[in-house]
Amino acid sequence: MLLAIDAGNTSVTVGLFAAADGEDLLGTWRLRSDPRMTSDELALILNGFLTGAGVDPTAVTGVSVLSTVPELLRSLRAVMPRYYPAAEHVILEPGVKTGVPLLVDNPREVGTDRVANAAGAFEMIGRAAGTPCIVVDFGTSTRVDVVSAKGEFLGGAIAAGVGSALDALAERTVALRRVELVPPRSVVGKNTVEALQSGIIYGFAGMVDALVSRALDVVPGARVVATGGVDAGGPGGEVSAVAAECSTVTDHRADLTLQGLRAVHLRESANRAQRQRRVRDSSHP
Ligand SMILES: Nc1ncnc2c1ncn2[C@@H]1O[C@H](COP(=O)(O)OP(=O)(O)O)[C@@H](O)[C@H]1O
Ligand SMILES: CC(C)(COP(=O)(O)O)[C@@H](O)C(=O)NCCC(=O)O
Ligand SMILES: [K+]
Repeated sequence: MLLAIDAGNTSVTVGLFAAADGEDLLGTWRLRSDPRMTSDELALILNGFLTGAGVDPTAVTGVSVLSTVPELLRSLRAVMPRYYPAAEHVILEPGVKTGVPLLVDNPREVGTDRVANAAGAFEMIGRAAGTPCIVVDFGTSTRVDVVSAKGEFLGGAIAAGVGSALDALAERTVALRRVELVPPRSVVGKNTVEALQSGIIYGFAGMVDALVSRALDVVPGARVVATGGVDAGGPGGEVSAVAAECSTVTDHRADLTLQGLRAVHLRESANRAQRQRRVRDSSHP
């Protein structure tokens, strides 16, 4: 079994795959992202998820991790040898041969969640379809990233996140507060809550459609895959209220980042096996 961990700025999403070479997810969980969390606290929660699902943590044979929060990455790095000593560990960080060429000015600055999304989009959709992909990820920020038909990361756009925009409005105004992200009765809201729902949901959907249609000029015929955008629960196939209003989105894959982590693990463990064979062959000519 492969444990995939995506530690973002708002949540840590965890997925348990039956095997590294298949897309079957046995379970997904989310926890609040807190940079102060220690490795022991993280391990306690992770093992709680596993045992709650009837899985013995020693059955985990692989762990694949990314974090866009350095403190959490440090803690997760410590979790792996101590709590999953028998598993093969892969951390998605600069220098790892992910199989995703990063065709940008400075590959080291690209968020590893964006790299995992690119790997996930290529493995789940682009490779079989033979098309480029545009990934729309609704997280703390909203990202619109472009993957070529060959699986290369071409770059993208980073805009405000839905929650970040709501928080900013609630913080900077007296009358506005956070609202539930459900579509209002009409785009013409009849009260404060509906007016905010309209502005956020249709406004963000419009922004995403505008970014995607410009990106489609660069990669015509691309599939447009939406992911993220849930406040609670696991990435179990829900479609965010905003993604549902985007007319350019062709596919919804709640598990895109986790599938990308799985693909990177598969690739990296093959790379390691090959390196070991080379070392063996050269020491026994
Ligand atoms: N219905 C929704 N549609 C789009 N985005 C949403 C919705 N609900 C929540 N979000 C966004 O998703 C963010 C949480 O996503 P998450 O995957 O936890 O972020 P991260 O990967 O950055 O940790 C929230 O802060 C908010 O911006
Ligand atoms: C843009 C991000 C903060 C998005 O992370 P998230 O919204 O999922 O928390 C993350 O991808 C990141 O830290 N990127 C580094 C800058 C870059 O990708 O160019
Ligand atoms: K920052």
